[in-house]
Amino acid sequence: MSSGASRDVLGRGLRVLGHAIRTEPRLFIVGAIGSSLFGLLIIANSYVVGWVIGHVVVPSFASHQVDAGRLWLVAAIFLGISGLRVASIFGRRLGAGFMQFRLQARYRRAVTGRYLSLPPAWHQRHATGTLLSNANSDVEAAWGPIAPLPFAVGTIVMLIAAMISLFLTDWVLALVGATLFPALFGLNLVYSRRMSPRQIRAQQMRGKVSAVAHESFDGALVVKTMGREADESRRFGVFVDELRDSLIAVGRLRGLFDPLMDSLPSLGTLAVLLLGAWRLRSGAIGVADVVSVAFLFTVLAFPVRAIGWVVGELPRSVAGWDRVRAVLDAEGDLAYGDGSLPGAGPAELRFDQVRFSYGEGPQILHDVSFTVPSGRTVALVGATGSGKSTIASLAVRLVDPESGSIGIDGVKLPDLALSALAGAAALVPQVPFVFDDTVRGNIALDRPGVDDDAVRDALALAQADRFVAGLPDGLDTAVGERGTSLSGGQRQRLTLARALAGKPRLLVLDDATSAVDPRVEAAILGALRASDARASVLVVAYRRATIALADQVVYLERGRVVATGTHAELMTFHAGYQDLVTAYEKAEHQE
Ligand SMILES: Nc1ncnc2c1ncn2[C@@H]1O[C@H](COP(=O)(O)OP(=O)(O)OP(=O)(O)O)[C@@H](O)[C@H]1O
Repeated sequence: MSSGASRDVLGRGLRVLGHAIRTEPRLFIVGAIGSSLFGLLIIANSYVVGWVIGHVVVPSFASHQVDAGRLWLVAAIFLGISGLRVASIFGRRLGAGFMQFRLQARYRRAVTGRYLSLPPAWHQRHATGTLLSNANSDVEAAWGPIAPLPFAVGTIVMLIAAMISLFLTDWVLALVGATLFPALFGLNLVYSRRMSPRQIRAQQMRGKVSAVAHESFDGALVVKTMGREADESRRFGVFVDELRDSLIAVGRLRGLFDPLMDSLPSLGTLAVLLLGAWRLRSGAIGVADVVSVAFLFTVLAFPVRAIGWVVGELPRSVAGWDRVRAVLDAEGDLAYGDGSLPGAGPAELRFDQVRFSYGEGPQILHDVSFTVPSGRTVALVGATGSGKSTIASLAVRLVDPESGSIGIDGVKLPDLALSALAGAAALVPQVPFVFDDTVRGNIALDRPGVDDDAVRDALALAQADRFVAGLPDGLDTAVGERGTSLSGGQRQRLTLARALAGKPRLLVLDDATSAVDPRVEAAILGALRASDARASVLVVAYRRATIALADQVVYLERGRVVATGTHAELMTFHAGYQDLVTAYEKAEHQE
């Protein structure tokens, strides 16, 4: 790394620390005052030790008598200093600890808050393991230097006070300090420059290991059934080895630096003893002065290390902070209006000349127009990849179209407030997601107004009431992580019940009942049509029986609406539709 780049890391690291101090000023002040007091007490202690040697111990040797009064005074002073040191360490640790953990909690909340508000397109570009690492180890890395920061600030105060006291004691001994202290700073800077690329690499590898581990766990079933355990272990092992090597590189440098940092003050002590003996002989200073300064240099080593800890952590902090900031500054949020949807009952959904592509990719939807009239069920039918799921995502505004408009009851989706949209429209996705909670918790999601009666009604509509009644604890049954204790069809019905419990006015089912028996699927759609709380339904359907239940069919080919009408009409007039639905039917019979 060039010296310019390392200066940049140092400057940026100091700016990150400045941000931390501005965020938690009171805790920083508590820690810094505690630490400064600690540093001043170290100096005071050195001078008391020198004074005791010079004015109590040496005279006692000379006179063969001990001045008991003075001894008691010395004991009282040492006790006082020790008491104050306990208080100062307490203040320093309290301030630093609270500051560090509060910052970590604040930024963990901020990062996960951003995850929830960023659009699906952003999530598709970022591996889940990386997101975990951003919210966890990157936040920890960013605030790593906070733990020793107040100590380092107090150490700087201590070094300034030490320089003043040294010059007041003797200018020759002060020169040793004037040489040693800048050398300690210089060593710290060299350390930071060398450490920077190693720390950044280690932090990147932590993120990589987390991402690969997450993918391995997620795909555990595939790995096992395909007999790829050894290959997957090898793939993971490569990253683990790289992380190990990068951490060893960090440790090796630290191992070299720590003894150097320890030895410099010892060399200072040696210089003080040699120069002090000469100054003592010439009568310029007394025994007390030499002992005080020598003792000061021996106790300096430990606090000065705090500066090294902060400086050494800065590169990792900058690397973590950059990754955290990348999440916090990510763009692409959908802007919401403040519109509401007046009225009640089933809502009308209208797509008007909608075009859409994913990022810079090819156009997926071409001038798609159709309407789901209020209270009606419309089936979206089309070959795989024709754009059905994309339309489902657009209908509940997970993404916005490139051009054209989508509206509910005449209000364009971007004009609606988030709460108005979430209250009116619900999507049940292809792949159901079940939280590690009870059946009740999964359906109610703590939404106001979703009481047990609403949960039971929703379960009945989703044809899930009977299987839930058969669970060991009914609504209180815990379903396990991702609903592992349930079958695929049961998970789908729970997810459907969750959507229904919010009494949506528009329900979008994206192949949401694929794992459910066809008769149960027909019963679900039948119940939805008969229910008092009827919603308009847009359903992505593959089964002939389901399609036939819809009031209308919108038939898609390669992102274009090529026909709309009833199932009977399309079967009569559209050869492509006829072929597709007949193929679905054949496949069903073969199952
Ligand atoms: N996140 C994405 N990024 C880029 N392209 C995508 C993304 N999601 C879908 N596509 C592409 O958009 C097209 C339409 O996909 P979509 O999932 O909407 O089709 P579908 O009709 O629902 O398919 P299926 O019946 O197989 O679920 C496909 O060509 C697909 O490759």
